Amino acid sequence: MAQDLVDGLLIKARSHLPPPSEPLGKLSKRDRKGVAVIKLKNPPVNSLSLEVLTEFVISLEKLENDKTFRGVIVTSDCPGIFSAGLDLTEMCGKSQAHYAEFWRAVQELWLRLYLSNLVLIAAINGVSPAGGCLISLTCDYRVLADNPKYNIGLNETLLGVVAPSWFKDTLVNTVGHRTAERALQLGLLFPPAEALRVGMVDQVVPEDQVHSTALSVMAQWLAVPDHARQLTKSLMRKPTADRLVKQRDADIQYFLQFVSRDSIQKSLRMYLDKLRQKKG
Ligand SMILES: CCCC/C=C/CC(=O)SCCNC(=O)CCNC(=O)[C@H](O)C(C)(C)COP(=O)(O)OP(=O)(O)OC[C@H]1O[C@@H](n2cnc3c(N)ncnc32)[C@H](O)[C@@H]1OP(=O)(O)O
Repeated sequence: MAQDLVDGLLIKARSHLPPPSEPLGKLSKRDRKGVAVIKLKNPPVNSLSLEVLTEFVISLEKLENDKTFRGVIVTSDCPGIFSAGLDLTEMCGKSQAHYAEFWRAVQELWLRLYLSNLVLIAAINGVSPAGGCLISLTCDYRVLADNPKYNIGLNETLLGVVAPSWFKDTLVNTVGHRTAERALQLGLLFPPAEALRVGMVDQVVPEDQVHSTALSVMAQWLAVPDHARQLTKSLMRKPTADRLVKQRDADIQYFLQFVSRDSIQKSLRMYLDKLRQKKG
């Protein structure tokens, strides 16, 4: 039976056994062995708080160290929302020490995901702005549910903030320079067909097939010998990751200065207020 690696916390990682209702397609039991599922679970919108970021890193570390796992499907437990991105309340009205701790956790998660030896497949079953999009971009393959509400992209400029250079690098490495430049400047959130067209996701499938498709894709990636695939992944990604590793502290200092500016605090507060007022 499924084994909880993180018990009762915000993120559930478990050895994968799909529920009987899901079609297994061509997957044999052996294909499914060694595949974990990390389900983001921080209702209502799966915002990436310091706690979620920390739990995510711990879950990944456990999976990396447990040699029975070779692949992870990253998905959401919140209906219609993959992740609302970084928790804006962590970046508003807090102390410098808090900002520093938060940003280090964001960096740590990105580095862990981006350089993971595991095969990471994003099963994107909801809207995915900013940090939510970033998480999916760190994966090796993205499957997005075909729902016009499920926009995906790095929309930071629309909040009046700037996506850090390593967010930008991750996007450039996925969609190319020109598409990334336009998407970043305009803060574009792409609906599924557009996201597929520009290469932000690899596949768009009916909502009820996201998980089974992710499993089929996983089987294909796991058919490649680990050592060759892992070294190739490192070849492709390490230069990008190294740019952050070499200047992590400077990147934190830059974030502290940036986020502490009155103008940025004002922009973030206004954006949060807008979100809150939407309901009223
Ligand atoms: C300073 C440099 C840093 C640069 C890097 C930034 C990267 C980021 O990730 S910034 C975050 C960007 N995220 C967004 O722009 C998404 C904002 N959220 C939404 O667009 C919507 O909430 C949604 C489409 C994800 C979901 O819409 P839905 O109608 O279902 O829910 P809401 O009523 O809007 O939200 C419910 C609840 O959650 C609060 N909330 C939403 N997103 C965030 C967030 N990212 N951080 C913190 N809180 C968030 C929202 O205010 C509502 O709160 P209340 O229930 O208290 O009103």
